Amino acid sequence: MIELEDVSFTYPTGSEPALSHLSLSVPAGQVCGVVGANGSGKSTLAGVIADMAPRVTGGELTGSVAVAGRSTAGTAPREPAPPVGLVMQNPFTQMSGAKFTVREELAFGLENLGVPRAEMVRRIDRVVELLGLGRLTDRPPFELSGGQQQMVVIGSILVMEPTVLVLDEPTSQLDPDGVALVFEALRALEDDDVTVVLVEHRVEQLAELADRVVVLDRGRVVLDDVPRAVLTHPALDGLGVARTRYTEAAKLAAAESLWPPSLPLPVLLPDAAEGFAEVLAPTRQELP
Ligand SMILES: Nc1ncnc2c1ncn2[C@@H]1O[C@H](COP(=O)(O)OP(=O)(O)OP(=O)(O)O)[C@@H](O)[C@H]1O
Repeated sequence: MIELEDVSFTYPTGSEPALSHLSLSVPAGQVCGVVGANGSGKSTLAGVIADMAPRVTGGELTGSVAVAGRSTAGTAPREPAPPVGLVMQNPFTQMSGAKFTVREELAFGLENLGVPRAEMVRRIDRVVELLGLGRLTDRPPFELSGGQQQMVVIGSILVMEPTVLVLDEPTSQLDPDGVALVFEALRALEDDDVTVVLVEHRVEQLAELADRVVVLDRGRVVLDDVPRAVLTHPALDGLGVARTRYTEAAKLAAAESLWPPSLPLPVLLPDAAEGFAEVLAPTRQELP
């Protein structure tokens, strides 16, 4: 579904490549998280997959990019853009500003494409149901919270029925309630066929959601595995990627020989609880 092979990309004003000999293959339906330090190339990777770089940004791309059935090599411009949706940080900038209700906002892109009315209604109803937007459909989009707006942006992209959805730090400008709403929406996509690439520094939520996590460093993929393997990897410390609270707690415990050596480090609460329960079991028996 997404096949990047030996991709290097340099911005028009860049002296160094933002992506360097990067290869990445994401099968259909997978949720692939992308993490890495500032400037490691996450947004650039999102832009290449979403056909923004170099088509919109300019710059030089080498290697081959195949996304959602369309492929390119080199810098040749392509028409039309592939069916890839891109969700960015700030929902405010992605809404049309021209519509009075959420339902109208969801219809905006479809109207522009001249999608027949019955088909439009079918797609909007499906996405409203999928994302649980029912309560919001008659509300004015700009009166919603940031998290609700981001859900509407995700919805307005999903009604276009993309095969690939790229999200570049979609929660970075949201409060905790907004973050929860967006992750709820993304969880709803797990049963959908859409392939998701999610640039996200919230590792705990990523660990719960993603099938796989890729770590970038200076434009290269340096780690690529299931979330638990990546987020407990010893090399993570030097790559500007946070660990979850549970991994941090278990690492501290392990340093004091208080984590069962037979258990891998945890990433989420259930695994952490299991490990600490094992450590505490003898103590419990000693209690009166
Ligand atoms: N429009 C641009 N023009 C020139 N250089 C750019 C441009 N955008 C990004 N870069 C450079 O490309 C490299 C990768 O940047 P990118 O934004 O992809 O990293 P990132 O991992 O998304 O960083 P952050 O977490 O800070 O958003 C950096 O060195 C950055 O300075």
